[in-house]
Amino acid sequence: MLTVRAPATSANLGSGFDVFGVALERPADVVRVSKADRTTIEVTGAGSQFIPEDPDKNTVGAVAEALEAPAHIQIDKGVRPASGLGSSAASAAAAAVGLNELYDRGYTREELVPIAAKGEAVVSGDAHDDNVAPSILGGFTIATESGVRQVDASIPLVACLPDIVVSTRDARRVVPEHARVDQLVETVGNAATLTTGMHRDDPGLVGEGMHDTVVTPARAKLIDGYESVREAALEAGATGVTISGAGPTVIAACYEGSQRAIASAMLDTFGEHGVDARAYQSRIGRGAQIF
Ligand SMILES: Nc1ncnc2c1ncn2[C@@H]1O[C@H](COP(=O)(O)OP(=O)(O)O)[C@@H](O)[C@H]1O
Ligand SMILES: N[C@@H](CCOP(=O)(O)O)C(=O)O
Repeated sequence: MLTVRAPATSANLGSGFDVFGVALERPADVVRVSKADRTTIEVTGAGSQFIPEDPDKNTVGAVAEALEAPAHIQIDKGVRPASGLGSSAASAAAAAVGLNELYDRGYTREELVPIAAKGEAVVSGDAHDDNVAPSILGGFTIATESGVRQVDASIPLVACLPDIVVSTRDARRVVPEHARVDQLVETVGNAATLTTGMHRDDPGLVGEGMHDTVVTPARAKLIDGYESVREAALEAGATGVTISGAGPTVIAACYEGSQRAIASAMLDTFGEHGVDARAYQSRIGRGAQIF
């Protein structure tokens, strides 16, 4: 048997829709894999009652099939499903890393990214890499058609998860089909600023580059209190605030030492809107680890 811990991730970061992602230090899924004649799945932990154990419907089933690595897979969920924190991707990433090792398949971490993304296709309809890439590789990742680039960065973050369910599938339906050229120009500028910030480990540039006027405003409507929570986090010292993945988690970048005040401001503001929430004070962290 082999145990893997794969972290939650935050995709998009505002200006990098379907491209950018970061690994968080916490929360994480813990997945145990042992060889078997056919794949069986057992799920416990956060939101496990909403997660299918049928290998055709769970992200890890598709990964086991792609690696031709049948196994008994126990998933202990630390990342709640439909959170915007790459819950389904964390399990897929852990399974890819674990089964590759268990069956000695010899794939590199980079090669495991598209394999883990096959799991994402099971739940969201298309195989996007922006959550599985950081969960496997750690740091900040840029996932494009030509592959994945990774930057080790260590920006402090606060991820505030409200007690609202937004499925990625539903949140993809509200994404605008068109953008104006001036919005394209602004997005390119912001994405480049954010990438420079990651290379320099500069929370100011990362926060500035998180601004987005195309996808985020459309999705904000699905999150009660989003605008007020965003403003409260900025007042408490965040350098940038946006929706994490498809939501409902709201993610803030900041300088070291201000996570606590920002977390508290975000929780209070969700509370004022009658929404319970929890906050993870985190940083950009490492990828999946085998124990
Ligand atoms: N191993 C898994 N972990 C979490 N969710 C899973 C898993 N396998 C399948 N799912 C399904 O994926 C959906 C959640 O995925 P999604 O909406 O993308 O949320 P998240 O962004 O948190 O991953 C739920 O319908 C859930 O039942
Ligand atoms: N790029 C995707 C990312 C979805 O992330 P999740 O954590 O909400 O699954 C999107 O924005 O739809």
